[in-house]
Amino acid sequence: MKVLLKGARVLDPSRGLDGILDVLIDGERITLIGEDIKAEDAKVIDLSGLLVVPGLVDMHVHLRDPGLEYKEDIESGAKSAAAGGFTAIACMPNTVPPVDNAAMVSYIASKAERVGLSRVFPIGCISKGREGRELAEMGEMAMAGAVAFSDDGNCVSDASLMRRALMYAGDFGKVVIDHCEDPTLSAGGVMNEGYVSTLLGLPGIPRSAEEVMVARDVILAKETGAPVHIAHVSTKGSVEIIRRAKAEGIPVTCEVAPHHLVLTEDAVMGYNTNAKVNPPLRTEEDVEALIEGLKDGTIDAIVSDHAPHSMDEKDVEFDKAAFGISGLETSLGLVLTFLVGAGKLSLEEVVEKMSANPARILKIEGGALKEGALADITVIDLKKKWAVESAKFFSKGKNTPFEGWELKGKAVMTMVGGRIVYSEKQY
Ligand SMILES: NC(=O)N[C@@H](CC(=O)O)C(=O)O
Repeated sequence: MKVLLKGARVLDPSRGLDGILDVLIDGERITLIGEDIKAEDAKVIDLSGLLVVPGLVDMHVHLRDPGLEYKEDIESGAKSAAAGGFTAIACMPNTVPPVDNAAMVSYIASKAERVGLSRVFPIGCISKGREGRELAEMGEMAMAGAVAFSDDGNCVSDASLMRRALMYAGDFGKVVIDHCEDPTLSAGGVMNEGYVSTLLGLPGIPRSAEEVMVARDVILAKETGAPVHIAHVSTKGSVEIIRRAKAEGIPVTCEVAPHHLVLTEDAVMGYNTNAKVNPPLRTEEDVEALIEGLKDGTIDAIVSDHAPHSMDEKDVEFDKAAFGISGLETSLGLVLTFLVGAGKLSLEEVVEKMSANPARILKIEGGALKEGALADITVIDLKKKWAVESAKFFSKGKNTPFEGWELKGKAVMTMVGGRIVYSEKQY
């Protein structure tokens, strides 16, 4: 089956490609990109006025399956990803039970394949049971298809365990993703420690809780030579540590979530539990440093940290509410509106950080539009104005602090291996 995408602006910053071009797809791969391609036997899809980019990759998503399917399952999560413009996502192992063995990695991969929407790449636990005591069977999980290792939701507090995790994972060619949070510093905290936490009388999480662990991980990556990826960076200090480490040639990469780029701790005012997230929303100074970090290449990737929860877990007192934001369906729109639209990042930078860079960090195929590449493609309408309506999310998680926000720019079609897995129009 051949498909010809006609007349879109085709942008692939990884190859310096940008122009009104046609893309010919045969089966699951791109066979030709060029001007005015003719293919009599192809189904033609007119995409004039739209933007075609390499399929977006979200390397930090919580799918809650197995065990917490009332929050999300692989099917609802993959639908949400496709609707958000993501052709591939990597899912965190903090399920019940946690994904700490090969059988569970296979379960996720095979269920996702059956669902057949966005590609789902499982991330395995660093430690057995995510308990931070004993290393999980990383080799077996890697063989079963785990693309990375993380105890996300928990930090690996034991430095010696983290050091061994880096060495083992490095031997298997996999990256360790660390949720940096020193539990002795964050204990009991429910939001950023600062003016607003004082005003609201809520226990705070200081920036040092994150930065101490970022510094430790950088030191361990330097010593072992094994790559470490810092999850959801939220503070100016973390950006500075990672910037210095990169300048020294230490193999560290990192990511940031849209909510840390467009919101501050002020969003918590009124005890808004939809703005309760880990790491917590910080201050304007941090937001500026994060954007600067994206601009100068310190921050490699933008991820949603999609953390769906049920309304029951949010509709409670602030200190009892679950941490997390349902982010897959707002991620791209927020970035296009508040970073590209506001002139803070270029479209090219965004596409790199939401496609080629995460694909490279996870060593998965993707992130490029070229002959022979997988036909994983995101079609974006940069002019489309829309309002966030959580009731319409494909995700079961309606927990968003962006309800009613007016955004400009949206994925209108998502194609995985040449198949349309989401489209706002019938073709
Ligand atoms: N990011 C969040 O606020 N929540 C995450 C886990 C975590 O990183 O705390 C979740 O799984 O809900």
